This record gives sequence, C-alpha cells and structure tokens, in this order.
Amino acid sequence: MCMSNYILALDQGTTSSRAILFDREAVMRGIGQYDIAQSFPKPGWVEHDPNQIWESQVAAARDAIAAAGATGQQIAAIGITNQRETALVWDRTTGEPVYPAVVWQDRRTSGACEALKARGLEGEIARKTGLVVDAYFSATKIAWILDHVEGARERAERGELLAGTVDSWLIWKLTGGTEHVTDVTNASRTMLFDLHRRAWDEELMRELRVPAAVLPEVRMSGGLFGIARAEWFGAEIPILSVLGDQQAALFGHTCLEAGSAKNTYGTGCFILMNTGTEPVASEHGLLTTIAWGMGEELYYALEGSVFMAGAAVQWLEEGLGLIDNPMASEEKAMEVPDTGGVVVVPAFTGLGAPYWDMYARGAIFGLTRGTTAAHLVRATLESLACQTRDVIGAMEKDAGMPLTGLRVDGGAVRNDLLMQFQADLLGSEVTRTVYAETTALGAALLAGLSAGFWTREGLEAFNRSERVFKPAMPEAEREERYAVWQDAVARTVGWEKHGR
Ligand SMILES: Nc1ncnc2c1ncn2[C@@H]1O[C@H](COP(=O)(O)OP(=O)(O)O)[C@@H](O)[C@H]1O
Ligand SMILES: O=P(O)(O)OC[C@H](O)CO
Repeated sequence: MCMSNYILALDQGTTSSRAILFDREAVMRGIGQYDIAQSFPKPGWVEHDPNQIWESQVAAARDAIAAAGATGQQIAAIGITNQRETALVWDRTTGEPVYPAVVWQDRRTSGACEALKARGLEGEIARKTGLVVDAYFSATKIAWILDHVEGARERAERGELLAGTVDSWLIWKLTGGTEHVTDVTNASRTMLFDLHRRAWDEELMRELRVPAAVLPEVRMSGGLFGIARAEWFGAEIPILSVLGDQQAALFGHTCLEAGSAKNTYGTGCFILMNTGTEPVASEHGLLTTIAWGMGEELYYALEGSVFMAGAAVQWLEEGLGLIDNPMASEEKAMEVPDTGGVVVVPAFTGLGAPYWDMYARGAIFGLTRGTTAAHLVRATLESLACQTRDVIGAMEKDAGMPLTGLRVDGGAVRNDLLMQFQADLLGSEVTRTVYAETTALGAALLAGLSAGFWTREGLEAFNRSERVFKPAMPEAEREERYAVWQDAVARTVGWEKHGR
C-alpha cells in the first residue's frame, strides 16, 4: 500500500490544458488550467502548437499542486486523459515537433478518406478497427504530415521520427524522451488498431501509409507508462493511467459494467455505452471503441456523437437573441408548459449518428400564430434529449441490451428541465454526479486503482450522485413525442443537396 496522499490527473483538452489533484477520497484538492491557442490556417484546418500543449500542461499541473499546498513527493501517480485523435509527429533526437498538431476537428484529409473508400477499404477498416472511414481519426493526419513536411517520410522510414496522439506526446516529454507509448483507447481512434487482436495492423499501416517505426507501443490504460522526471514536479512520479477523454468520463462515472452509459453535454454530445468484454459491431452508424483495459481485463464501448447540442443553445443566444446566455434557457422554457407543437431540429451542419447525413439542415416545424420565443427555446432544449435518444436507441439495438441508466456531465447538465425531459424521453433514470470534472476523475480513478489507492469494487463508492432524474412521462406520451421528433428529422434529411 502506497503512503502518498494524492493522484495528479492531467486533462489535455481541445481548448485548454487542465490539471487536478485528487486526494484518497477522490476529492479535488487543487486545480490549474491554461487555455491553448486554436489555429485555423485554411478553411477546415485546425492546428495546435505541440510545445504550447506541453508547456501549458506542466504549468497547469504545477498550479494544481501549489493550490493544494502539496509537493511532488506526496503524489502517488499521474493519470493522463486527452483530446483524442489529434496527431503529432516529432524528432526522436531533438524532441522538436516537425509540424503543428493536426487536431481531431481538422478536415484536410477528407479527400484521402474518400480515396480509401474508393479503393474499397471501408469494410476491412470497419471490421478491424470498429471505425468509419473519416478524417476525424489519426492515421490520415499522420500520413499527411509525413507527406507534406520535406523529407519527413524518408526520416520516418529511417526511424528518426516518432508519431502519436496527445497522450504519447505528453508521456514522451514527461519521461525525458525515454517512453514512446500510448494506451488501447487512444490507439482505437487511429484507424490502424485491430480491436480483436489488440495490436497495430500491418495491412492497414501499409494501406494508410503509416510506417511501423513511427508508432508508439500500445499498453493497457491502467498500468505503468513511465516515470515523470523529478524536474517537472519536484519528485519522480509514475504515470499509471492513460485514456482518451470520453473514455475517461465513462470511467469517471464508474460505468464499469455492460449496459451502463454516459453522455457529456457540451458543444456537442459524446455518448458512450459500455458493451462488455467483446467488441460489438454497429449496424446503426455507431463507432466501436475500447472503453478501458487493465491487466487481463478489457472493456469495449459503442460511441455516438451529436454535433449540435449546447451549440444549439448558443444559437438561441447568439443567432436569434432569444436569451441572454445558455443558463437563461431553462427559465425562458419554463414560461410555457410545453413546446406548443414546435419541433426544432438543429441539423446546422448535417446529422451525426445514427443518421450520418451531411446534407440534412436545421428546421423548425409546427409554427403557429401563437408560437413564442419560449416555445422555440423549449423545443431547442428538447432537441438535445431527442438526439440523445436517437443514439441510445441505436446502441440498445446494436448491443442487444437495454440501457441501465444514463450518467451525465458537461455544461448543459445544470439545466434541470432538460435533464428531466431526458429521463422522460428515455424512460430511464438520468444521474447527475457531484463531480464537475468527470473526465479528470476517470483518469485519477484508474491511476489510483493501479497505485493501490482503491480496489475495483471500491470504485463504486465514487459514483456520488448529486441528483437522480426519474422518468415520469407515461409511455404512450413518450413514444408519441419521439415519433413526432423522428418525423421532423425525416423531413430535414437531404435538404442541402449539391447546388441547392
Ligand atoms: N443551463 C444550460 N442549459 C443549456 N445549455 C447550457 C447551459 N449551460 C451551458 N450550456 C451549454 O453547454 C455548452 C458548454 O458546456 P461545456 O461542457 O463547457 O462544453 P465544451 O467542453 O464542449 O466547451 C455550451 O454550448 C452551452 O450552450
Ligand atoms: O477536448 P474535448 O473534450 O472537446 O474532446 C475531444 C474528443 O476527445 C474528440 O474525440
């Protein structure tokens, strides 16, 4: 049993680097956070500065330690969680990145993905990796960097360059350039990792033109990834967990068994359902991914994302001027008892899972002379819950098992009206936890488990609910409301055809 008091969670996100120091009761004792710059050099391109990612992450961690009045000696382990899919390539000797980080949102490799589809690789990629062919994932981004930085491909073939996702970059820096590793969850977002064999796939590496020499070694999410050097936090600290941020949130909600699921309501929604120890192939446009692995144990998940969730609430504020801020949406919606028959489908950039229609566009249905701003606001909030039900319905069908309750986090879960409607529409309990930082908590829990702070059974104690929303709507009404939503969605499909 280790006698240190704290676990340090590093949460490297798309817009900021955050660090949180948790104690043995998994209570937050210190927090540090720095924003990172977003760079958009061309339409559809999104880049980060790798050195800024690293420096901001170290600074955030030092702040978190100082805020808790702690020292490096008191930290038993570091857990890392990160924005997923973002790709980096750096020089093995100098440690210098050869190009900015190409961020998960970046669309520059869409053409390369179309070419992969044209070569008929979609089926093989889906079977092996659980993913759809899309620019979202890391492999085509790594290949793009190797092809567009002068001499990079030759240097990569000679073993002079290293590639990886943000976790690999942070571990490499923390360990002073000695460890080039990643975990199974991050590997499962590359389009190169065989979910069944749990290994990089030679065939896909060849097809996607990513040489084996640049790829990190893949380890289980819980376990030793390396030792952070004393120069960073005043003592040598083992890195004992690594997992992608959505998977970390799933773990932080202690969704450790099949059928449990979480939804993070941020700008979009990321919904993950634990499906157990075998991968489940989706027939409804969901991704199959790894939830977490430790020792001999490995869990898989189905994942679906909604593009416009909190962003639709922002649209009510910024686009329509109906509310002063997202928080005001609840009060506004409560001015009316229901939406008055109005349905808002916020398909502003098309529809994600399970529809995958890039030509769908947003629409408002059921307007009458009596429609007010409050009706529109209420209908927009309901659209977050309806889109979530779309994804969860697909998950239940794919997994062949019912949802055992939904655990929630993210900015929009403060909205009680939305949470109650979500429970009503799912016919299932929705649990809001006391933790605002479920992602960092997940990395900390897994690191603490590896460090011997906690036992697997003991983790359930950290499933601290702040409020449970119970379904109260009669089933007939629930199904009728959902049918109306589905009808509305069907009318938005394909709206923005080429040339319209
Ligand atoms: N009370 C609220 N009701 C509905 N939506 C909200 C509320 N508070 C915040 N939001 C939405 O939540 C989002 C911010 O959540 P956050 O988890 O910080 O997102 P992200 O991590 O994607 O930046 C915004 O899009 C905002 O519109
Ligand atoms: O950094 P976040 O929280 O927006 O998460 C990004 C996701 O990991 C992308 O897949």
